[in-house]
Amino acid sequence: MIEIQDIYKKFGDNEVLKGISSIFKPGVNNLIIGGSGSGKTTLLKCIVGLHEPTSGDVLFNGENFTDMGFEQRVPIRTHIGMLFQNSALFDSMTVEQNIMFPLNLFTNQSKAEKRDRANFCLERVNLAGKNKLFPSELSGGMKKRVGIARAISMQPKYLFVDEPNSGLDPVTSILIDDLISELTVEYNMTTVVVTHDMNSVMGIGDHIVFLHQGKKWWEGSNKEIAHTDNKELNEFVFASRFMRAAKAKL
Ligand SMILES: Nc1ncnc2c1ncn2[C@@H]1O[C@H](COP(=O)(O)OP(=O)(O)OP(=O)(O)O)[C@@H](O)[C@H]1O
Repeated sequence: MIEIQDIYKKFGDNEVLKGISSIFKPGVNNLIIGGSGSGKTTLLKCIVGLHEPTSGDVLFNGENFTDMGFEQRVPIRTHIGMLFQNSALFDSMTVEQNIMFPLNLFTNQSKAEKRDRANFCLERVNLAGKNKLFPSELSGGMKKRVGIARAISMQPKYLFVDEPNSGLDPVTSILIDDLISELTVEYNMTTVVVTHDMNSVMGIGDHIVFLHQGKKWWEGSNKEIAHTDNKELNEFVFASRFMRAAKAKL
């Protein structure tokens, strides 16, 4: 479980996050949504420690991550899997080498153990046998799946994903959402996903935090979203004619 308490983040005079609190539970899909520039990625980076919040606390299973120094954070970091935009694969490494990268860095496993784990993760994302390919030989959806395989290679307790559907067709997007959702349940991970994708919101949004002007404007589930009278949330989620028509039928 991750608890964020009253997170503020300023860049110079620009106060991007203005007192955000929430609880992200394990085994469910936690989504952060909001318009462009509302602070979603900044919040995700504050949670994982890529940005330091100006004030406020982030607790990983009750441990105050924000108060910790670099060394103290290492044990928690080894339980974090991340999939950021563009999959961030190393172009000069094969698929297998990419997946083994965190294992080389953080474990003392033998080469055979690491290869077994890479094979297991590749099978889990339906890419068995693609070990020797390079990222340049993969489609966008395959790169995301390799990114997910790498993110789960260390059996993380926490998974952070920024825009998993960017650049993907609608069918592949749903496959990626389903994969994230299945793995979240299977490993009982605390998963936090930043997304603009309304299919994801409606499809897997067990717990949704909607940011607006740097504040938590609304929080609830995909079932509740259809019936909310929150004006800004409605304008955001039901911006398209298709989504408005779909809502009318609910
Ligand atoms: N490293 C940084 N230095 C200065 N300003 C930043 C930095 N990172 C983000 N910002 C500012 O913070 C604000 C929120 O950016 P952020 O990327 O968190 O928004 P977002 O909701 O993820 O947007 P998008 O949906 O477009 O990706 C923007 O005004 C941005 O310019």
